[in-house]
Amino acid sequence: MQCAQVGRSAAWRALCSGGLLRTGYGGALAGCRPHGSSRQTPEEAAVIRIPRYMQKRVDSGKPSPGKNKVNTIKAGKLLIQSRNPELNQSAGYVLGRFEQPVLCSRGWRHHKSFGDQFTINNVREVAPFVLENRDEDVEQKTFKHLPICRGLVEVLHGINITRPTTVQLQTIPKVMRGHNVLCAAETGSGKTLSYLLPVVHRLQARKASELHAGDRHKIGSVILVPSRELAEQVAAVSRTLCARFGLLTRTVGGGRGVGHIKMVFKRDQPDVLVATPGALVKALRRRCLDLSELSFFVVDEADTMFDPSFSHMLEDILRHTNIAGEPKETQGLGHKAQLLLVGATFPGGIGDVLSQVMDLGSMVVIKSKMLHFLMPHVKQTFLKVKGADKILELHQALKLLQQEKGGGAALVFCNKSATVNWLGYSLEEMGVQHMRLQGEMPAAVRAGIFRTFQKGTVDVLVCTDIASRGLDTSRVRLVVNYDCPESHTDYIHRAGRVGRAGGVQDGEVLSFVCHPWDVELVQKIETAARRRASLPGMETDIHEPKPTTLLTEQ
Ligand SMILES: Nc1ncnc2c1ncn2[C@@H]1O[C@H](COP(=O)(O)OP(=O)(O)OP(=O)(O)O)[C@@H](O)[C@H]1O
Repeated sequence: MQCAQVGRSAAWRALCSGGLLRTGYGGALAGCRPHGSSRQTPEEAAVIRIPRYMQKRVDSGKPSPGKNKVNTIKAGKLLIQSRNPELNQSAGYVLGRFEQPVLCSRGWRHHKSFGDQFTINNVREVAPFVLENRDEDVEQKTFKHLPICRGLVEVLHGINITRPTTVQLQTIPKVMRGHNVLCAAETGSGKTLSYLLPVVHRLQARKASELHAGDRHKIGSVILVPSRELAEQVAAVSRTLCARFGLLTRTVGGGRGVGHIKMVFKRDQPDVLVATPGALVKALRRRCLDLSELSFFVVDEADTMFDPSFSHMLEDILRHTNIAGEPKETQGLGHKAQLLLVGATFPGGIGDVLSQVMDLGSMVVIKSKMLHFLMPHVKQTFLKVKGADKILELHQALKLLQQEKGGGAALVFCNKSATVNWLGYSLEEMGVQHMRLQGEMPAAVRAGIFRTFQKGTVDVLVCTDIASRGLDTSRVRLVVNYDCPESHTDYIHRAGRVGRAGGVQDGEVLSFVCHPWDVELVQKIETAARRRASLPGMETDIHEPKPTTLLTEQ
């Protein structure tokens, strides 16, 4: 350490010219004045201790290593919080277009990084799809302002739903006008009601006219979903809405055999049928149901349905339905069905797949602003951890949730059914009460597990991605990615189990990053967070409605 007695302004200039102040050292050095120096005039001498290596650097005129580093820290709340404070980023800092962010996860492929972590903090208290409702133009909007019958508004009030979310405000009027609609909006934004309200409204009106005409009853609406759990959930919402109008909702799911499918259609045909693709194809092949009077064909979680594992079934089903090309074809005798495609993720390339089976040009596309963005109202932590330590970290996180954060439910996601089983046994040994849900369970065992979890019988559900799609987990407070998700789409859906409309508000996501191949995904998520951009590779090729379409409607 060199000890120099210099004029303060000279030292200040020297340090500035060495670039030291910009690296953050400046504050520390400037504060290093002798006790009582506050009474000195600026030109009075002050003792400043300068480390030898710094003095050399100043003398040689070399720039400090951090000279070009961008200072991403401003006053106010932090967006990215790291163990290394230099890598923090303030919520108020916006990265330039060509600025490369320095990532906390940059060295995470190295074994020495185990134990490191960073957090993407929640910078908003409330979800954007709820907050935007307070915007001036929609300030006064309630369900009464939407073109649905009073009976439905009263049912909604009965279940404490009074103000529509943004996606409901945008979607319901378009569906009511008879358009084929593609609705792409973030998880938990209330998409189910966006399509169910117009469906039930139209079916109750149709039922009233049929009663007078004495028509034979046929299926009015088919809702296609990828899993039995989601079918049960959508059917439960539909039953709540339909009960008042005497409309019938039924579900048909796979894994229960043809006998069960025949039983479903033996008596009356339901007004609303919620089905999984496999079961619906079986029912159509055995001529159990008649879709000739169909008013709505809804495909929920549409991107999964156009996945190769489902797409051939979907094409088969679409051959049995008569989809309208324009709104006027949905009215009157011999009407055709409206097509509604709904989902929270529409990754790149989906447009091509969709256009092979339908005329995308005839669809009105409703795309939310935050589609494929990280949720700004949910805190998301990434922890680099050794495989052997994951179980201890999980135990710790669950304990923290129950003992210090006031309790709540947790979803623990694994990539494989075998991991769900293994983790289940380990948690059992640790005395953690939980339930398991994975796709390899027999249908009879699987039935009802999710409903039991939703009711609050148990607080921890260990599951695979079958619980990540569409399931409403309003009481979940913590999502743990025990295994890092394999894609951005999976991350969006898993994380989307918290921060939902009408759900607990301080939801959190904790992801364990273990393998080197997990790191790329984490780095892309961190980059998207720092840039406040949508996740890469998710640039959807579906488009918002053309202005001409909107003008003709208004
Ligand atoms: N207008 C509203 N006000 C308050 N809560 C609402 C409103 N609309 C829906 N909800 C509630 O929000 C929760 C999430 O709704 P829903 O399951 O429809 O979301 P989603 O957009 O389909 O999510 P995902 O993409 O995960 O399927 C449900 O519990 C629902 O009851």
